[in-house]
Amino acid sequence: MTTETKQSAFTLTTPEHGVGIITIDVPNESMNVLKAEFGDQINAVFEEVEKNTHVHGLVITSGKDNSFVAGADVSMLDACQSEEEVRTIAQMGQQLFDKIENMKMPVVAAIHGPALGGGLELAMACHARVVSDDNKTVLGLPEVQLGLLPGSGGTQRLPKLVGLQKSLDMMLTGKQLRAKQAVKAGLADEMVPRSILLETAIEMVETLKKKGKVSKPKKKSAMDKFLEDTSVGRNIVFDQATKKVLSQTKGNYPAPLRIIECIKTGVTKGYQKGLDIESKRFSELCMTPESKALRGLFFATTEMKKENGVEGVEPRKVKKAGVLGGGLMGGGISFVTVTKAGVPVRIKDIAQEGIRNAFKYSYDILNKKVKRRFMRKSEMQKQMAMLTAGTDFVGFKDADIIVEAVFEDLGLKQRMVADIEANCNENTIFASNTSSLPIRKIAEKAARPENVIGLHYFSPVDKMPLVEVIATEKTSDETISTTVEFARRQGKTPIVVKDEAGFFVNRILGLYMNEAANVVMEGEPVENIDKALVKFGFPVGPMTLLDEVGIDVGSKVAGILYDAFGERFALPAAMDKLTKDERKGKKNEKGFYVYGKAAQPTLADKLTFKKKGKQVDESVYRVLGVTPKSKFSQEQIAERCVIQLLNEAARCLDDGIVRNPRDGDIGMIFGTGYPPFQGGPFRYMDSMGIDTLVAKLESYQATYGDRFAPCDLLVNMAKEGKTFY
Ligand SMILES: C[C@H](O)CC(=O)SCCNC(=O)CCNC(=O)[C@H](O)C(C)(C)COP(=O)(O)OP(=O)(O)OC[C@H]1O[C@@H](n2cnc3c(N)ncnc32)[C@H](O)[C@@H]1OP(=O)(O)O
Repeated sequence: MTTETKQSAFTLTTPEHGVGIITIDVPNESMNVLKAEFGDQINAVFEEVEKNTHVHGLVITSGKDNSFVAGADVSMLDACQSEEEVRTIAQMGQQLFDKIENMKMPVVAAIHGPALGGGLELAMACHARVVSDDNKTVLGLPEVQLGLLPGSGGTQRLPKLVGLQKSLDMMLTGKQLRAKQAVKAGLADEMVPRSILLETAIEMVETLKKKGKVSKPKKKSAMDKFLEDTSVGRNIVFDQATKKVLSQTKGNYPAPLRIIECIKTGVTKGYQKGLDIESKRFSELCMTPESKALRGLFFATTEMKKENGVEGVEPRKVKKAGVLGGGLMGGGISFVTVTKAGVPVRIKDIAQEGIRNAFKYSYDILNKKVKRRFMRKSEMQKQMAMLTAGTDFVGFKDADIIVEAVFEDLGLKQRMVADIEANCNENTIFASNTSSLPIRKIAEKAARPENVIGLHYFSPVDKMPLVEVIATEKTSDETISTTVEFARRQGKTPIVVKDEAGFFVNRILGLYMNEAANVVMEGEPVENIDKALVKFGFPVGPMTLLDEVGIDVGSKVAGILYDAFGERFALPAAMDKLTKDERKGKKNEKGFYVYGKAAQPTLADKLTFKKKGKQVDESVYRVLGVTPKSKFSQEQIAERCVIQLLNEAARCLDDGIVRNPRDGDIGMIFGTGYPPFQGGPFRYMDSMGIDTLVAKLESYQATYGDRFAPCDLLVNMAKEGKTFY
């Protein structure tokens, strides 16, 4: 006889075959998450199991369709007021998972959907794991992305299952493994179709009962044996990991070093000492401003997934898209439309070469995946078949949205609008990927301006998560919500911004880059400026970024911003000399840095194992007419450039360019790599104190002039003691 005991989030079923099934289904949550209040419930379930002499094994599974367990409830952690409170929660998890591991009967986790953070820690405490082969199934410890570490035994159990090196990689990056990768790594024992997940888990319990194990331990290479099973080897691994963390984080993120410390303690001093330090460091990290900011990012992005740009307006379903222009941007937009959104794309370019480029963009990325065995060849062929192209408008009639990625020329773009109106249907949306032209100008001659919108991607399109959606006064609400939904299906995070020069991201980035140029003009060496801003937390410095984007493109955008907003956007006059010198940056191997042959290591470098780092092209100083001489500290350089960015971000909010501080923070982090540990420019201004910021701006204004004058919003906020959040 099957009996059932329900304890809110946990249901115990005890079928006749004697393998009890604990189903987790947290009420009122769309995904399973672990909460402190479940402690008593789960203990009661285990007591029930122990009392039931009929039960000789257990399967833990989820009652949700879309998740195993997505981890500890981040909101619960966020609400904690003290380290003690957090530590109690972590220790509760540690004790519960120890209890599972120490059960006399075999316990198997049957995993379908994400098993992340505390969810994977729970699964790792079981004696075996079976995973569904579904795309939704992912396993990982992403706590580092929240500025935390796995706090309920994860730092101790993962290395035992997947080895020291792999576990460090997973915990330090937050990387998630798909089902197949999890089996390969030794994190899961078997992968099966979802339809037989539970059945397989029950069989595993029986196998464990008979044989004590379900899969053979992974074989290690001789090198891995040395690196993982000897203390000398392990020290090398820990030293390398520490060096890598320090060079990547520049000391801005406290969690990764704590993760290494916890693993090392477990390995050298034993499991219990490892758990002690794990719960201690977890609780300390939870109270840091870095973790608070990163948790803020999690809440913001989760919230944004539900918004579609205009409240209450349903988006139309996009079934087919068109892309105009097969260049780098057009190729990238086609790629994400086909591979992420699953929407077929018709590309139009005036030349066969453009078409070839667009196909090559998708082919190269997909082919790499096939070569690395992340994708089957048949899947690649299926996705490539969704891309078709031509030099005319054949196949455009039934497209729901057209994204234009042609040359930045107003006349040309206006002609494109007319062509689309003539060759598509009356509902087809015309989305322009311009980075600088006002959308209202592009829509000026449109017969159906309600269908015209801006959809600004960032390069490289397949990697950068942000898009700016730019509505004009005439754009219809349905066009906005359909475009937002389309971008989200492409895997992007869209923010809706106002139609002004530079929109949001490029406008504030422009002012920041201008200031970096001003610092160069005072003779500060190029590499010092880049190093200062990388230390501040940006992925690359402004001079490197300018070389990447193209100095010519940067100057063009600077001109547009100057025309729109006046003097504070004036670029130092000498920058013109770079354009006259045909210095365009990386694309023509002539910029602030050395590229091409000259950047390659010489034979002498190779013979002496000398690494050739990035080198400044010294001739740039001669062109600019300056003598390089370091006179500022890293902090001074970073503050001077960033303070301009902050002031302009506040001005954009005041002008309604972004709808709220949250969108502004997400825009800068996802669009430019603005340091995530600060939570974005608006959160950073709050943590600095608006009055402090205003005082700093006034002091810069006194030294460098009115481009630093604090904007009205900041001045008023400082007076009223207000914050953005
Ligand atoms: C002690 C431990 O070591 C500490 C921890 O476990 S810390 C937590 C570690 N876990 C994580 O970081 C995972 C966070 N979650 C995610 O990355 C993503 O939500 C996901 C990959 C699981 C799913 O993504 P996706 O399918 O796009 O769904 P998404 O919209 O993000 O989430 C669905 C719902 O689950 C909620 N959710 C998911 N994980 C959550 C978590 N760990 N805490 C609280 N809520 C969570 C979301 O808030 C959202 O709620 P809503 O429907 O009420 O808005």
